[in-house]
Amino acid sequence: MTATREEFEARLRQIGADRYHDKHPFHARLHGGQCSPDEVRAWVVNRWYYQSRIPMKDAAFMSRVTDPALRRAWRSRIEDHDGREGNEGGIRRWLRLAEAVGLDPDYVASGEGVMPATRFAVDAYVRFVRDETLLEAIAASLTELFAPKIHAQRIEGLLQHYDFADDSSLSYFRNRLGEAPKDVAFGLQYVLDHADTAEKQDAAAAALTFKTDVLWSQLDALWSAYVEPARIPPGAWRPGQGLLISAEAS
Ligand SMILES: O=C(O)c1cc(C(=O)O)c2c(n1)C(=O)C(=O)c1cc(C(=O)O)[nH]c1-2
Repeated sequence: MTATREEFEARLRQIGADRYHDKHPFHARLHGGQCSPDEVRAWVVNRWYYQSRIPMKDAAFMSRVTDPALRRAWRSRIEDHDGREGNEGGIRRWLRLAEAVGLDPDYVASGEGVMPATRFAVDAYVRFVRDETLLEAIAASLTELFAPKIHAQRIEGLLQHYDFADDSSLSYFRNRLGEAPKDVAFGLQYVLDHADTAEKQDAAAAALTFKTDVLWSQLDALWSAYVEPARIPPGAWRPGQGLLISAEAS
């Protein structure tokens, strides 16, 4: 049976309450100040891959949209990450964080040290958005409903516990606090308007669940590779690699 709009929205929000990666133990460790400098670096190196692929998945999405109004509503997402006149963009801001934790931004941007599991998870999201229905692609982006809370927790936790944290190094997260709500308000409206049968509601809920898996599995991989007992996969970043000269000397 088709759920009402309110019931369906509650179902989507429950998926976040049950499965969003704010509950992952790696985030508790990061925000609580228990991560070693190398664990933070491993997170920055790997999460880079997610950041770098987000505008590519949004471009993949837009390439399928025939409605100019929908493309216009979507295109600011790409600019939020890639930048525009007067806005350096999220990718640059992420590399500022990389530098603040002692990593060479060129090394991070090369993607060389990214773990295979990170790549598999993120590439699966890009492929999903390219291949599934527009409704499912938009529903998958709705994890951003839950992101402002974790970004606020992260700003607070990192500022409290780590010397590298300041307004400049954390500007990525502070900017997302302003950017994500407008994106997700549009996305939620779209999904509530278009999931007008039980089948479409199930498909949208499954897409959001899939996306929570994409996020969770990246942190599982990070924990198993870098938190003691560390098990770093072949080819992935190792402590000591890709450092700024100044960090090597210290
Ligand atoms: O730090 C986080 O926990 C987090 C989560 C998510 C998310 O829920 O997918 C995004 C972001 N950050 C983010 O910064 C971002 O730009 C973003 C875009 C998207 C998306 O699916 O289009 N998710 C997220």
